[in-house]
Amino acid sequence: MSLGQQKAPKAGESRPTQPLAAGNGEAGRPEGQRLSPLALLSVADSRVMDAQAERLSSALPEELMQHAGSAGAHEIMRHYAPCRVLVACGPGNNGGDGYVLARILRAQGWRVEITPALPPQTPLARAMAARWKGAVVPFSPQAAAEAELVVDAVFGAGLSRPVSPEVAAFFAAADRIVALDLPTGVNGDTGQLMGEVARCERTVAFVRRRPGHFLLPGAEKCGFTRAAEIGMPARITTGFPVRCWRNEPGLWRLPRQHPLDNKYTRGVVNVCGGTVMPGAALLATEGARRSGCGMARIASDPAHAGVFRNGPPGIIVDTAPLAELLTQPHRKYWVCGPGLLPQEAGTLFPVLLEAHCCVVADAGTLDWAREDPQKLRGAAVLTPHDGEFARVFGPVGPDRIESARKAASLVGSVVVLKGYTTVIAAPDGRVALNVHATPALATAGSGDVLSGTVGTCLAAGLPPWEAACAAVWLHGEAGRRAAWSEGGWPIAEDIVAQLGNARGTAEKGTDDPG
Ligand SMILES: NC(=O)C1=CN([C@@H]2O[C@H](COP(=O)(O)OP(=O)(O)OC[C@H]3O[C@@H](n4cnc5c(N)ncnc54)[C@H](O)[C@@H]3O)[C@@H](O)[C@H]2O)[C@@H](O)CC1
Ligand SMILES: Nc1ncnc2c1ncn2[C@@H]1O[C@H](COP(=O)(O)OP(=O)(O)O)[C@@H](O)[C@H]1O
Ligand SMILES: [K+]
Repeated sequence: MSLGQQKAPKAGESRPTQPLAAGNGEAGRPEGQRLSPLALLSVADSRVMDAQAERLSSALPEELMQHAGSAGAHEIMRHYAPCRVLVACGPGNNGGDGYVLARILRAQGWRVEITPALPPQTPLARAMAARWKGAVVPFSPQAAAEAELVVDAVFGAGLSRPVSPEVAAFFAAADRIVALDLPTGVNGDTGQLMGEVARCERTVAFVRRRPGHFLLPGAEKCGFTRAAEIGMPARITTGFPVRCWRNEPGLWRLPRQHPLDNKYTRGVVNVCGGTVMPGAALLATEGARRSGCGMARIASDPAHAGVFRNGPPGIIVDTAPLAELLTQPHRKYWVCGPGLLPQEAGTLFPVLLEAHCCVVADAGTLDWAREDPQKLRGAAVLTPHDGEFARVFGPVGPDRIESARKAASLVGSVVVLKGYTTVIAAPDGRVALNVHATPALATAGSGDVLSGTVGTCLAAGLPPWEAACAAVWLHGEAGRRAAWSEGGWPIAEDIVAQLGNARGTAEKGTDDPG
């Protein structure tokens, strides 16, 4: 990029970032924006879209079902050699999709049978069932066991109660299953299992995927998931008020390097150093530096500063009293919590808030706010794992998204609920789900690295939700790279070492089309 193309930052101020986008710019301002490939549709979202489609044209719902069934059939033709297929159909429109799929596969010369788990009930499912001219076999585990491939078109978005033992036994007997919309029994919004659920090889979602495809335990039942376009009109999808996205680089954009950058324009991250676990603060500081801030500093009391001074040479250690430090420039962004005792956090954190700093609250600060979440009000980002979340807000419920959303709205901060699927919730209800990670991240100090990375993304000028999303993705990418280079077993320092590569990868964007 030439210098003329981008306004240079003034020394001492962060370069303004591109307007941030939840998938092509729709976060918080959905009007007129096309539906992001990263959008995740709740069951309620699909119902609204379906109702709008029906209002638009009475022929449209049937067209959508034709496309959905066709998408399922093509997914099977793409990934399986012709074989004996048994399509299990439920009473609703998920079943309707199944009848369409069966008809298309049969027309292609495949050997296809239908087995109705329940008779078709919706008008569309009835109409599609009436067009089926092939074999119908009784719904039994034996039929499932004899098929080479079973298609699960029993329940999708309309699942409203636990699946019966008969339905569970049917799928348990199947060898290979491809599901339409959702594996029967997986709740599309929460990923919770409603009854026994079999593991599918593939799941074809319609329009966009659902939160339940990414949340455990349902995520493990879905196999490979893909969203198929089914011709939902742009008049409906454009500006559709989605509130949940998959966390990938299209959701946010970190600033690129600029010829006029200096270390201050890149952002300065300050970390509170404690007295008993200095390693945690050092890891947070290193996480901040390696993820691309211009400078990272540790604030320590003079008696304990030695251990920080003996740390990596690029870290600056400050020993002045916090109140005095806060009068100096470049003291806006803070990570407060890694390695802090609750009482230490209790003396530092309120001072940072009083000075209107932008604070990432983790570890010791979360422990200090045990059973009193309002103590955290004013923090930009909270980064609890499930245990810390439970101590502050009460146990994480079966609806992980709802738990994080409520907590975020309660304290007015972005909540990063860490785990296999990290939920990043904004106080305004926006939620991103991150599965761009690896269980290899479950190693001591990994969370400290993340909090430092959040500090960098904030100091780079990203708003808190986008900063948290970006940091969680960078941390996940670094964890994957570290796992690869360490035989699957990295330690926190290995994650730190990969953050620069992760940031470079984020700049290139994701190759995951959704
Ligand atoms: N916009 C979209 O996403 C589109 C969705 N389509 C399909 O439509 C489906 C949704 O259709 P429906 O709303 O009819 O829902 P479903 O087909 O998932 O099933 C709902 C029916 O099953 C019954 N039911 C729910 N749980 C049960 C249980 N545990 N035991 C026994 N009966 C149970 C309900 O009472 C209702 O009769 C989607 O999953 C998808 O496959 C497609 O047809 C095309 C468009
Ligand atoms: N099973 C898992 N799959 C993916 N990521 C995980 C898994 N377990 C933990 N992580 C990630 O590892 C990090 C651990 O953070 P935390 O528990 O706070 O560690 P620490 O306190 O030791 O620094 C979080 O980012 C979390 O999302
Ligand atoms: K299904």
